Amino acid sequence: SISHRLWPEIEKVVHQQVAWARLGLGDSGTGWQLFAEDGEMRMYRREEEVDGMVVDPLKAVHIVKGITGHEVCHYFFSPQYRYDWETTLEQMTVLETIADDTCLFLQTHKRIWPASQRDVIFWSHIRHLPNDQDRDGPDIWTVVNHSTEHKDYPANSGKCVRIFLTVCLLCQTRVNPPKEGTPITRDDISCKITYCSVVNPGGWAPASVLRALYKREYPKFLKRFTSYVTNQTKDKPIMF
Ligand SMILES: O=S(=O)(CCO)c1ccc(-c2ccc(C3CCCC3)c([C@@H]3C[C@@H]3c3ccccn3)c2)cc1
Repeated sequence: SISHRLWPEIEKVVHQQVAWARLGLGDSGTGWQLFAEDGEMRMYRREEEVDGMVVDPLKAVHIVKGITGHEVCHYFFSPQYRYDWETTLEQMTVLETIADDTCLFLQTHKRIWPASQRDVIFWSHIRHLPNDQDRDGPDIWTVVNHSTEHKDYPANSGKCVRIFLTVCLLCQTRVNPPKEGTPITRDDISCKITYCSVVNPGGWAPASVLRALYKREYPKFLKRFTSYVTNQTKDKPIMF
């Protein structure tokens, strides 16, 4: 709700992330390198380090048939499904339900050898940006996750290294209009998904280890998540 202390930051970060996600990858001069490809999914990263730590920005684009952007964002945002698709998750706590479209999460991720275990606190906000201005503009659904602090959970106070992240899942639904007068079915829809993330691993971890970890985990994560949404929605009415 707009009275919450985080609201100004949420507004700023959501608009910044939507603009960033909608930017193409530019020409090769922008340093984006394709590091994973699987069917319609393409994953790019830029090699960046801050204080000797790998903070490679990641941008993935995926086109999935038969689901909508609203459905993809619904299953990504809603806490009750997360253990079903987030395989590296060890513990998830909803610290605060700020509004029906905004939650505060504490997550601990499974320890991935040789890195030490990580935890993260982030606000998560789901937003529909309709294109009612110009009809042929994109109709966008998005979820933005952005790390924040919480007085009851100071960083690095337990066994976990606190990480920092900003994630934007941006979805645009495409409808191939069926024959005049026939209802739209899942065969007539597809969703273009752009997933952007910047993860600061907190404590130091070897660049080679982190890059190998990201190369393995991110493609698995996006394929598993989108397959999960396809399975969850296949026998349900379409959520536009
Ligand atoms: O999109 S989300 O908001 C979905 C909500 O869960 C999200 C995605 C990823 C992470 C994440 C947190 C920690 C770590 C590492 C860093 C050093 C040691 C553990 C990783 C590594 C990259 C690997 C990874 C990549 C993708 C998915 C899961 N694991 C990822 C957190 C949140």
